[in-house]
Amino acid sequence: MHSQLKGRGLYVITDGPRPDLFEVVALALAGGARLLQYRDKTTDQARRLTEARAIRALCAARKVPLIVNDDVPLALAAGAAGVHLGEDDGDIAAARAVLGPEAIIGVSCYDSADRAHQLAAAGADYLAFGAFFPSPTKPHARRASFDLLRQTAALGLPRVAIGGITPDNGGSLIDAGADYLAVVSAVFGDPDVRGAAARFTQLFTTH
Ligand SMILES: Cc1ncc(COP(=O)(O)OP(=O)(O)O)c(N)n1
Ligand SMILES: Cc1ncsc1CCOP(=O)(O)O
Ligand SMILES: [Mg+2]
Repeated sequence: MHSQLKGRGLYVITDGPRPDLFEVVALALAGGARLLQYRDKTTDQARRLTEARAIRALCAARKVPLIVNDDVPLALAAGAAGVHLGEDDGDIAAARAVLGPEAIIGVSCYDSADRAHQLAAAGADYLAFGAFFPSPTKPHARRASFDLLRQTAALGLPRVAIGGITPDNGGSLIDAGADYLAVVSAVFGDPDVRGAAARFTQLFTTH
């Protein structure tokens, strides 16, 4: 188990370019987020690097690992703790060769226990499953069943649930075995970002 992934908690994922990005990231961290992913699907590399570096500093002040979505060179250049890789984002060995043995490499397993087994054997540091509920951010995301969390417990890696998670439905995923709840819209789409993050954080004390 990666030393920075031994806990449980809220994993917030940014929602693309926005003028108040740094403010909302700071509020999500103040609300107790335990992992933060910089996810920006644009191609403006200069802005992406500037933002990822600034967010890394915000995360460092709270001792929260920064994960960069999709982009291994950006993770390296920004000094991030790691990278998140989906099925189109390259393989774990290539990312590990660039980022080193201490990097957190998280992977999407979607709705597949087989993929989880394969990627655990290939050296993933966490396994993400979902979408568990209809996702406003990714409406066409594949759907996963709660059973998948129960089936993958024996792999011994942190399991992340994603997709349409809210403070109302998140507890059921924790009960099914999720270590982290990965959330975009229910935190960054809420007018009270800090309060929303705090409600998710509270779930981990009651479940
Ligand atoms: C924690 C977490 N889980 C899943 C994803 C989705 O990754 P991917 O399938 O590569 O899709 P994009 O996010 O790149 O659109 C994620 N980013 N984070
Ligand atoms: C990146 C991603 N992959 C599956 S669902 C999703 C988006 C999750 O966003 P939201 O929390 O708004 O449903
Ligand atoms: Mg991806």
